Amino acid sequence: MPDAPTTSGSAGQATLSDTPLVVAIDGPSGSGKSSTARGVAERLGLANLDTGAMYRAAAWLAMHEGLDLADTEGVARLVEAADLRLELDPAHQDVTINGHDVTTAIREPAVSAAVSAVATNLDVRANLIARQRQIIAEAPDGIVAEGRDITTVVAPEAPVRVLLVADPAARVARRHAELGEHVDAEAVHDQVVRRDRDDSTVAAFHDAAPGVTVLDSTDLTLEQVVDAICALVPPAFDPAVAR
Ligand SMILES: Nc1ncnc2c1ncn2[C@@H]1O[C@H](COP(=O)(O)OP(=O)(O)OP(=O)(O)O)[C@@H](O)[C@H]1O
Ligand SMILES: Nc1ccn([C@H]2C[C@H](O)[C@@H](COP(=O)(O)O)O2)c(=O)n1
Repeated sequence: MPDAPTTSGSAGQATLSDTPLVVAIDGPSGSGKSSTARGVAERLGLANLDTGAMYRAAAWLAMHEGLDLADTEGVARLVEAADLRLELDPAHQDVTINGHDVTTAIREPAVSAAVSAVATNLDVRANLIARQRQIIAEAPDGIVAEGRDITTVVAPEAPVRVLLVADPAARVARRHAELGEHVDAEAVHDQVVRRDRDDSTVAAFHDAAPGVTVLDSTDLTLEQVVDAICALVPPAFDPAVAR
């Protein structure tokens, strides 16, 4: 975790921070975190960490190895030993685990349906949170990290912290449009509403922690959401402003 930003320069003059910018985005399923984080990272030239992809890769590996996901100790041991690699370029978000390229496989419905069982495993969470903190601390040019507990647990000191929300009906409709109208409503409901219910037992992403900006994307375009988050960046981190 980078230290709090420090600035130097004569009084009254904004100068650049000595520490890289961290933008933390949390929110429920379908609120637009991944799309928004990618857009902000591209706009500001930052790396992009999709922490949900880490939980998905962990779930994929446990299923691939034939583990019972209810075997919390066995799953945690597997994840702790796993070689998990993520590309942080917002345009290339490839994910490999133990040498398997799982970039596409982790988006399959079977993984979406099972991932909460792994994300609610507290030993798995402890391991992945430590990895996430290390990735953020080592991002030389700053990073946008999104998930469910980035603003509260992984990077509570981030200079920009946003809870991205949207009406449940909008979130379900977005997910349905993404998956295709051939997917039945029950499966979409499971991916959004049931998953949020399970995931919220271990991460608080329905209410904003103190200091976290709530942004409702229900009636905003993706570009408007990206604009709103970029506007929260303190001048000391914005090369165009800090001179
Ligand atoms: N502001 C927006 N307006 C309309 N559609 C949006 C907006 N933001 C995102 N979307 C669309 O909604 C869908 C869900 O977005 P996205 O995957 O970014 O959400 P998410 O919060 O990361 O979800 P999850 O946590 O389940 O992965 C995508 O199809 C995306 O293109
Ligand atoms: N920081 C995080 C990120 C994700 N999760 C859980 C929530 C989901 O069930 C799963 C996959 O996330 P998605 O790709 O849908 O955003 O991982 C979490 O608990 N904490």
